[in-house]
Amino acid sequence: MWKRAISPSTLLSSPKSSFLNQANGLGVLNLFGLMLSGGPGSGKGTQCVKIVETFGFTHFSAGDLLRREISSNSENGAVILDTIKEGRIVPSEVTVKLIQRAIESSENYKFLIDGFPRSEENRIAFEQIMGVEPNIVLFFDCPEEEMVKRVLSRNQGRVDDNLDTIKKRLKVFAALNLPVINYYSEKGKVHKINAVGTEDEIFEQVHPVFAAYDV
Ligand SMILES: Nc1ncnc2c1ncn2[C@@H]1O[C@H](COP(=O)(O)OP(=O)(O)OP(=O)(O)O)[C@@H](O)[C@H]1O
Ligand SMILES: O=c1ccn([C@@H]2O[C@H](COP(=O)(O)O)[C@@H](O)[C@H]2O)c(=O)[nH]1
Ligand SMILES: [Mg+2]
Repeated sequence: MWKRAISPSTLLSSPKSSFLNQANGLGVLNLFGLMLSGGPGSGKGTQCVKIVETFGFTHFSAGDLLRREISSNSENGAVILDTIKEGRIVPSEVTVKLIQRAIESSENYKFLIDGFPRSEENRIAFEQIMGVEPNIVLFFDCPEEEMVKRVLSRNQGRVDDNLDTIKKRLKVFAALNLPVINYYSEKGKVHKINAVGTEDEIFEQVHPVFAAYDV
């Protein structure tokens, strides 16, 4: 279970008090975390918009947090930019710190973590630093040629939306990300989504996963 210490004033005013851990009386809020995984262009971000609208989750895209670091000229910005251009994975401590900060500054108790963890090393670092693991993992299963087609027509000005980088990202995904899916599958946490179809058809598969949890 994800928990976060909160101040007594938040406790009193929080509409989320039904999620308080009454047992220790210390003001600990139970959080609900869901991770979305899938190759580049498999449609994670697109489905997150629908999940947020329908179920009131707060969405954190690890890629967006990293891109924000680049545009804010942070000390890690140049390294992050190079890494993204090359389709490689940013050091775990950098990404975990950004996710941690985002979660801790949010008032919500239910989160979508989109595009993370990318590797077993990411996963282990997250679980060690945060002391939690996801309640659910959604895996967007999409054929490579469909992912390439979508990324090349995304048109959002991303530095990694080019054929050369996509090829590298697909290799990294197969080598490093799939082991994470396997790890969570063995723990019974993975819901596999067939990511081919219209956005609404895909959401029809996603919807019942959330409806099954009382969050
Ligand atoms: N079901 C779909 N059918 C066709 N195109 C889609 C579908 N879902 C999303 N797209 C389009 O594909 C592109 C990639 O989608 P999206 O950005 O959601 O993928 P992603 O998994 O978040 O990718 P990345 O890991 O690169 O951030 C976008 O242009 C989006 O509009
Ligand atoms: O946890 C993460 C997430 C992302 N990256 C880097 O960013 C790009 C783009 O990520 P998207 O999720 O597709 O927006 C990705 O290829 C990595 O280079 C990362 O290192 N770690
Ligand atoms: Mg995305």
